[in-house]
Amino acid sequence: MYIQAVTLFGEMFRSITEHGVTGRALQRGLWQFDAVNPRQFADNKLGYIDDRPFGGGPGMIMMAEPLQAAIHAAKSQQNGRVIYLSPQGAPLTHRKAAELAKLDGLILVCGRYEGIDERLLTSSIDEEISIGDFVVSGGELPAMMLMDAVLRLIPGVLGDADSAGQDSFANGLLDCPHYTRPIEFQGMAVPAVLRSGNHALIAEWRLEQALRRTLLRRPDLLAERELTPEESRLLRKIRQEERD
Ligand SMILES: CN1CCN(C(=O)c2nonc2N)CC1
Repeated sequence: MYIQAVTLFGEMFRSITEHGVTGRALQRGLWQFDAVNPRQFADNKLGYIDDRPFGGGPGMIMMAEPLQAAIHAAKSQQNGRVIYLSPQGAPLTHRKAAELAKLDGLILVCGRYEGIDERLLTSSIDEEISIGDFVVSGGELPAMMLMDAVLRLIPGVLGDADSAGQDSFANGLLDCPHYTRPIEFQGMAVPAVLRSGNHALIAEWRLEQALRRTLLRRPDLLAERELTPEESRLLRKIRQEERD
């Protein structure tokens, strides 16, 4: 996958291009990254890429022309989907990340200041995506969160091919609890079933714990999900236990 970020702060992306599973995957050629700075496309000597909002109001707005020129430069390198990170976008979900992971490329437009000229959204953006109902200083951190969520779904990026499949939301449920050594920590022991060696029992326990956690913390996810007969049986058991 080829990912380009249209950003004033390309250096920020070193946190995922030079570290962790995403950094190793880049080194292994599983994806490529370039930053495109709209300031190099400013049509003034001082490189202005923002201006005051028409109609007044606080802050500055990023001008359409330098951003459009930067997007065109990115599109000269690939035909990726152009995504603007914005609180006004559709929520980033596992389902959306899985959809994006199938594409050959992404062009992620990272706004700063109070936002970008609306006409750029109309002329050059394919899709707006939000990482949550809150506001951060710019689109770079949301872009990196989207990149990380997408890249971990690309075959080979995660060391253990099963890891992504066990992530929360991968199967529509929250993840089950996890334990490692020591067996006892501050008087709390690892559940005996996890040390039983009985893989069928362990799988059933993990599914029950994921269902219980989802029911208690995110019942909305269960409302959207078709349950298997085993999941229905376990959920009936959990609901009965919660009532007792
Ligand atoms: C102009 N800039 C404002 C701040 N911003 C976000 O808060 C954001 N992006 O994606 N999800 C979000 N929430 C990005 C765009």
